[in-house]
Amino acid sequence: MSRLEVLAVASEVFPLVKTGGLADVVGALPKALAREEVRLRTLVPGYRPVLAGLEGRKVIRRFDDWFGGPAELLSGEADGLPLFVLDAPHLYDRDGGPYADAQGRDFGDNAIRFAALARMGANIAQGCAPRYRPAVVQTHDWQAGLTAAYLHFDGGPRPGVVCTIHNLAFQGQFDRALLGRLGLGPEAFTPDGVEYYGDIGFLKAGVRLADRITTVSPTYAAEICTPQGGMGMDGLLRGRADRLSGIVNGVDTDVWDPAADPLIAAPFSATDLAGRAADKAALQERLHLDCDPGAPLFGVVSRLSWQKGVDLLAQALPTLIAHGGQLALLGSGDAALEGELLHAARTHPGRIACVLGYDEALAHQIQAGADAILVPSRFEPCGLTQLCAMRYGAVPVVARVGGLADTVIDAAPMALASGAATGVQFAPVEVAALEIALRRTIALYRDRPAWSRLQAQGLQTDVSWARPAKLYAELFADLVRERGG
Ligand SMILES: Nc1ncnc2c1ncn2[C@@H]1O[C@H](COP(=O)(O)OP(=O)(O)O[C@H]2O[C@H](CO)[C@@H](O)[C@H](O)[C@H]2O)[C@@H](O)[C@H]1O
Repeated sequence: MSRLEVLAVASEVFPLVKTGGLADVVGALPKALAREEVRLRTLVPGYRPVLAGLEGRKVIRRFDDWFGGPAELLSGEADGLPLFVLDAPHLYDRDGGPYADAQGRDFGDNAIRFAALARMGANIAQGCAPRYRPAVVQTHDWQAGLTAAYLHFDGGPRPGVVCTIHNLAFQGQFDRALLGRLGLGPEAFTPDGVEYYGDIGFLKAGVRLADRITTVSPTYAAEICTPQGGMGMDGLLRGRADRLSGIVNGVDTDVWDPAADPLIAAPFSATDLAGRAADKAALQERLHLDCDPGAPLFGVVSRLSWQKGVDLLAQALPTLIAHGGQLALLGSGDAALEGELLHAARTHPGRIACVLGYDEALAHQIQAGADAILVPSRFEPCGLTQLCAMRYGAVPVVARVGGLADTVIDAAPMALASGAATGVQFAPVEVAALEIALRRTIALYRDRPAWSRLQAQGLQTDVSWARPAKLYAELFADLVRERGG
């Protein structure tokens, strides 16, 4: 089998720049796909941490004016990942995060910043990097969506294009007046092009013009074809349903390895969970929770947004407390919700701890020390924290939506008796159902044999990238065959 060359275009990549699960996936896929004879090289924007982490930096091309300023296309590596980097200081050399300033306000020129990235993706796909001709381009989320449009409207030979949706809630919708500045002609502004409800739709362009569309679980792939889950794009997605598929994410089992995790207090493994008690104690101590080994300790690691349903959890906290539970929450996002959670922590000292902010080490410590990980999302394309939970012997308690429905097997009596169950699911995604799930989980926790079975089954579940990587490799190979490659 000869190696298949794939160019990924993405706005985040772990470990250099991450605001959420997108970065984890973009960072883990190249390693996983290398085992499947697919060579994935990723184009990312030259944000400060990306340039600082780039090794073996080489300038491939220079541009005097790339969307309003000079730019360079660089190649190099970071943490073993082969990268292309678009170094355009006028677009990416800024304080703040990848999308917003230090105060959390979206940059006003995000349309230009990510059109510049997508245009470079298209140029590389067309051969602008010497001796590099990818057979497939994989674009991640709206930030890379226009790549498909540039390739389509340029005409001429092009690789196959796969548009991967990690979250349909973020669509990249911008004023039509920008069309010319994005380098697109009026012919592109049609329903079969980039037009989207009278604006320009970056993700829409990808969904309309890519050869294949993937998302990160089969259930989410089905949900986004419905008016309830389609966020305005369901009609288009239904029309392209034969091109759409869902591949469940994995987790990087080197980064998430409880037996060799330098960030946790005590290592443990699937066959010897003894260290978990020390991890629980260390977590309780670090977060000033009562040092009670018998209290069921729930953990949450999440962006705090409507999607994640943490507001429902805030309302269900009296139930959690009344049944003897504790909560360790790490998250950041919605300011009102942050305030509500801090208030709950002040009201229940020793029982509820909330850390606001982004903290990779604490995320690992919560996975290792919590008894259960809560994911009460209103929608969830895949979700990674429930997968990490299974790998770390924490029992996932999840809303029955999207990838959560696909990855956790509910502890219904038969599933528990047969040893198949790995966690607790609840539906509908409402406070009352969440409260029932909390009570069920605490009852299961107090039934030690049942709890051990849940933990053991989760620990045995393969949450690695091995299977998903095979599915991506098949999809890429299939696309190349279809295009006569
Ligand atoms: N405050 C914090 N501190 C430290 N770490 C934190 C953190 N908040 C979140 N994280 C970490 O960020 C990642 C979040 O990934 P998720 O998949 O759960 O959600 P996200 O909605 O960002 O991703 C979107 O893309 C991914 C990838 O496809 C889909 O799984 C998902 O459903 C979709 O919404 C996890 O690795 C988690 O540990």
